[in-house]
Amino acid sequence: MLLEINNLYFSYSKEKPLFQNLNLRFEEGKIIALAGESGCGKSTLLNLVYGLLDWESGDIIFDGEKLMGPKGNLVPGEAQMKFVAQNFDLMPYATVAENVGKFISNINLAKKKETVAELLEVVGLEEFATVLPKYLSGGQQQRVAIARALSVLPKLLILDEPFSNLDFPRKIELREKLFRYVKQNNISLVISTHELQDIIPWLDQIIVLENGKLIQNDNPEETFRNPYNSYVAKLFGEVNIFNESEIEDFQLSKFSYYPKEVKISENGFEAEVLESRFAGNHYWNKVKSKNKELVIYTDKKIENSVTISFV
Ligand SMILES: Nc1ncnc2c1ncn2[C@@H]1O[C@H](COP(=O)(O)OP(=O)(O)OP(=O)(O)O)[C@@H](O)[C@H]1O
Repeated sequence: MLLEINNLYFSYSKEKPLFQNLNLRFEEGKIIALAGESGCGKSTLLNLVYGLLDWESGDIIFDGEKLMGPKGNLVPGEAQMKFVAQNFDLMPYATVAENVGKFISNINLAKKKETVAELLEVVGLEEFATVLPKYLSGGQQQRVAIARALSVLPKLLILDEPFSNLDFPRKIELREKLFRYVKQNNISLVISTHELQDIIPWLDQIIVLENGKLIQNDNPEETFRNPYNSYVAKLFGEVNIFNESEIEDFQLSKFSYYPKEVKISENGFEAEVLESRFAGNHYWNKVKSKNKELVIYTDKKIENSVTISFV
């Protein structure tokens, strides 16, 4: 086991503890998402693991060794781990390439140059090698910090919301290159996020926190198909949530249906079409059936009334 968190107790204030008896396991070589809405404790947990915050009780065991937190380290942070937080801590008077090469030994300069070039390619910043960080956008600076963290091939890489400052095409590009790189180099990766949709294909495990509590810890397919509650279901994007009487009305087998899981069919429930809008890959529709408004996606525009069923 790469990382074990046992009975962890942590609070910022006495009245309201954030983590009480938190238990978690991270296997080696996996890509793990730490998910949950803003304020649920993701950044705090990452800071605790990396050794930037002291906890009250419990153990954090990394690669078989009990961690001591800030009091155990002269230099902040654990060796063998790298953490890219939401502030990137770049050297302002050094170029992008120098920043990326900061932790790489100068003994073999040709090899260093090659590694820096490879890492700049992974994060899509080849053209910015000679630029100073102040001329980069927030998202670009964050990618420099990610490349620098990768350069030491840490056992565990921790990324706090790495895609939050990126536009969609950049996110898609970085996602694929980064995840491929960490898998190829057997780096374990923990990445915090408040939405899972765009990274699901690459994840081995999803850990969901709600108000500091661990509420689900499964593989992506299980989490998607059987979310523990509506909070988990919503992390995957737009979703229709049903209360108990609605579940009975529609004779449903679960409480949440994604828009793609509600289909237009020959037999089923009558539904009035309230809106039908072009949304790129599909039409986004709002329909009403048995007094319940539902969002469904269809290939074609729909109007008037339709018959729907749940799959
Ligand atoms: N330095 C601090 N002092 C007191 N309370 C804090 C501090 N940092 C965070 N908190 C509180 O702890 C809780 C967890 O915050 P945290 O930043 O870990 O959440 P998060 O899930 O990472 O959120 P986000 O996605 O917005 O970064 C929140 O209620 C927050 O207000």
